[in-house]
Amino acid sequence: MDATSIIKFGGSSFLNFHDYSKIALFLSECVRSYPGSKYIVVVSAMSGTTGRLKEAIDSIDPNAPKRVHDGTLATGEIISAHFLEAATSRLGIRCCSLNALNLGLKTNSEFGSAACTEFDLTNISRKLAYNDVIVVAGGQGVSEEQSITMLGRNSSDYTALLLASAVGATHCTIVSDVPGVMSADPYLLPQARTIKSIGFRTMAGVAESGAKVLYGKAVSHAEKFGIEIRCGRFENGEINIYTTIGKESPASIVVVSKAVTIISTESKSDFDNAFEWLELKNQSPLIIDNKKKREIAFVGGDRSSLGKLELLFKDAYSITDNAYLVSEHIGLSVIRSSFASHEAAVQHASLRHESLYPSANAEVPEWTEKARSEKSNIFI
Ligand SMILES: Nc1ncnc2c1ncn2[C@@H]1O[C@H](COP(=O)(O)OP(=O)(O)O)[C@@H](O)[C@H]1O
Ligand SMILES: N[C@@H](CC(=O)OP(=O)(O)O)C(=O)O
Repeated sequence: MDATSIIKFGGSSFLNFHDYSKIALFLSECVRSYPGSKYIVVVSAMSGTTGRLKEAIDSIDPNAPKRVHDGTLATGEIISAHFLEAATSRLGIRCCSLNALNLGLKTNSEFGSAACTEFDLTNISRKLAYNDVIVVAGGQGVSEEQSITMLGRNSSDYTALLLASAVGATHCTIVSDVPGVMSADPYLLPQARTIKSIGFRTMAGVAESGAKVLYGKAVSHAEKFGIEIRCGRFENGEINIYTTIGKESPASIVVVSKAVTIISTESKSDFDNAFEWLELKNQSPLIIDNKKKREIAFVGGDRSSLGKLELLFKDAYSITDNAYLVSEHIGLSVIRSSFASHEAAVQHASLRHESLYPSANAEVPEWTEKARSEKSNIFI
């Protein structure tokens, strides 16, 4: 396959329908400026949509099968991909969109966090021969039984990296609403600074701690295939790159994660069992440094996969839901602390950040609350 650019636009890029037209204009300019260039553009659902879809299905049946959940959530990205296809085609660019059903991304049946088993490029290669832009609905695949599966929440980055390795791309561009990977979430700590370059390992750790800016498995996949990740923001009709993820280079980042489940256990063997169980379930267990107890944190995954664990080892564990976790990454080393309230976690994170990046006399930019699309209510 010819050299093809892979670009992923997160849900934060789509707050209004007009945003599809802006990105389509950018793509049309790329195609016209570089004749013969091809673009695979992965999109997420409009910001806020996936959460609304989840609320909707939960309100219809809180015990709906995971297969039904995945089929419901995937529609957010499917619609988004069609919107961008429409906006791009309208500008006279040869464009089509693909989703779980025709993309060729085959997965196992672990709904909610499915693993890719094979990427069949037959259809995408055929479409690339006739189109200059292919828009792909992120975060989804299809199981052997032809059911739609989701790779995980916020996993569109992973789709982009899976595509990048499948087509042999050397780099992959991830577009979000922040100036790259920063020393902390700027919406929580406005004094956060952009990190210009960071290594795969450090970044994978930061993402696994719950920093939403990138999906952990996407970073590990990039490392495995040596694909450089370029993190940028769409500004004034073009993508400005702020952070490059590749070779290891020292960086310090403070991560605050909410909705964390903490599993506490007394014995080493119970601890090892729980750890193994979570890994087997394709989740990312995190060890908390606590001299008194052995604790594992579980961030942003599918809480229901813990149900069986609770049944199996119910006497061995105490489980706390909705905790907060602060992870301080200094290069490859990480220190984690858990908190009961958001305020306490942010205060701790702020102190840790200050010790890493003293902000005296530094100008602190303003970060208002993160925007969600008002249009996400059209879906339900
Ligand atoms: N270290 C960090 N650097 C930058 N952004 C971060 C960091 N930690 C968390 N974030 C959050 O990640 C968000 C980007 O991820 P997300 O909301 O999923 O955007 P997208 O929809 O573009 O994928 C930022 O808006 C910011 O709130
Ligand atoms: N919108 C989906 C998938 C996704 O990847 O979102 P984003 O790229 O906006 O983080 C979710 O919330 O799970």
